[in-house]
Amino acid sequence: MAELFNVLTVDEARAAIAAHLPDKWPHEKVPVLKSLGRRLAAEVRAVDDVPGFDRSTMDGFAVRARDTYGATEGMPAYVDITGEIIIGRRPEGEVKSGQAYRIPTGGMLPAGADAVVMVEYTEELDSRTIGIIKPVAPGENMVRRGDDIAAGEIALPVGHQIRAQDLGMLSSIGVTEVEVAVSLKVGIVSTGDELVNPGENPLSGQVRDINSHALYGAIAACGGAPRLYGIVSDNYEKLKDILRVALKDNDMVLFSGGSSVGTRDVASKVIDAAGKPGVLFHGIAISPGKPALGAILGGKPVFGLPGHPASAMVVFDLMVAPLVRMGGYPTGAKEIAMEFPLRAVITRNLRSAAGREDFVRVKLGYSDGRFFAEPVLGKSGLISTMVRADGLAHIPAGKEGVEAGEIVEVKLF
Ligand SMILES: Nc1nc2c(c(=O)[nH]1)N[C@H]1C(S)=C(S)[C@@H](COP(=O)(O)OP(=O)(O)OC[C@H]3O[C@@H](n4cnc5c(N)ncnc54)[C@H](O)[C@@H]3O)O[C@H]1N2
Ligand code: MOO
Repeated sequence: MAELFNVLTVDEARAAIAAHLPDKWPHEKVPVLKSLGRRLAAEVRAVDDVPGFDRSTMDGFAVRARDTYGATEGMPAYVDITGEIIIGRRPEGEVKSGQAYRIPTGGMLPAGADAVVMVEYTEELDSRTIGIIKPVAPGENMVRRGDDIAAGEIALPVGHQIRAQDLGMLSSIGVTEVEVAVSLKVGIVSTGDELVNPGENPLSGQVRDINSHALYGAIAACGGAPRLYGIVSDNYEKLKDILRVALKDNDMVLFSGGSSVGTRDVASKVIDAAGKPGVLFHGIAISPGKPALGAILGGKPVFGLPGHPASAMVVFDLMVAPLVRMGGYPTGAKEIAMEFPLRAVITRNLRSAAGREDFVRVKLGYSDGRFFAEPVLGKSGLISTMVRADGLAHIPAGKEGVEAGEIVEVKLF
């Protein structure tokens, strides 16, 4: 039997591709309201302090904290009301010892004051004097200038995916446009003489093309721009032509099918002959998805995904999704930990070959404060196994399986 060559671990396969990725993917400037979900192509720094002044967080009285020390209900600290802060305006004058300014939530602290006493902890003797019945420490019930973010600080780092709260931060520092990565264009080619389009009725021996649409959805779900190149028969010249067109139009190309070792599996030969450095690996020590191949042609990643639909989607998840979503593979400890964020109890014994990582399709349940991962049985040729599953449980290469009751890490779909 022909052997797959150069079988790598997932990490090695990622490193092989990563070594050739561009430093910077295409990027563009967009108004902030169009940036939700996009990745920053450049860091954003604050140019001013936010807030730009010491600001009260409560309705009450701006005071010198020291004047309130020792105040109790039985023995209040008495201070004179010598001013009133109007919200949105710069205060006049100064709070001196024994004095207080009336201040609303959000008002600017007057000079001299270093804390705010909440109105609830004061008693008004007359319109000019209050008794404070609880002491405050300096800085209490207020935020200081630059507490939210100080001038020169990084507000959002490069590569960050913009969320709702980030739009708020950008507003606070006066940023109305940001530089974001352009959605990566990904071409999809399904290979196989047995495939027909979803709208057609398959004859005996034929099947409808599942992977084109499943991969289209997977790319779009990662923020990419998918483009279908249809079904191409297992023919060297035809595959070569479509690869040339798809490479020209896109930042990345996915082939599905024809990645294994059968006599008609010409995809790897076509890809390897199409440019330098060509195929970087053919075979990953995983299940499902072992026959996957990865290449770089003219600086662009090209992947040959296995034809079995669940295998194609698992390899997509491991090798392609991080590129489309974040332009590269997880590197920081937090990013890596977040790839398989959920810990769940596996409900069955599963066997796995030593030296191979398994990604088991699982359905999640929840009871008694714990998640349970129920393996979805069925071969990787069955798309229904992916539909029934909520995610992939990881069995690391060092283990020869897991026993029911063990904790597994799960990547959610
Ligand atoms: N003797 C061996 N045979 C196989 C091996 C092996 O190691 N030795 N590996 C198996 C594994 S694992 C997988 S996965 C598949 C990978 O096959 P290919 O990537 O070469 O893909 P095909 O042979 O073209 O197709 C496999 C299977 O999937 C169906 N298919 C293909 N494309 C689509 C599509 N777009 N939509 C729906 N179904 C598709 C195809 O009809 C085949 O049934 O190889 C194993 N064989
Ligand atoms: O590993 Mo294949 O990729 O089982 O179906």
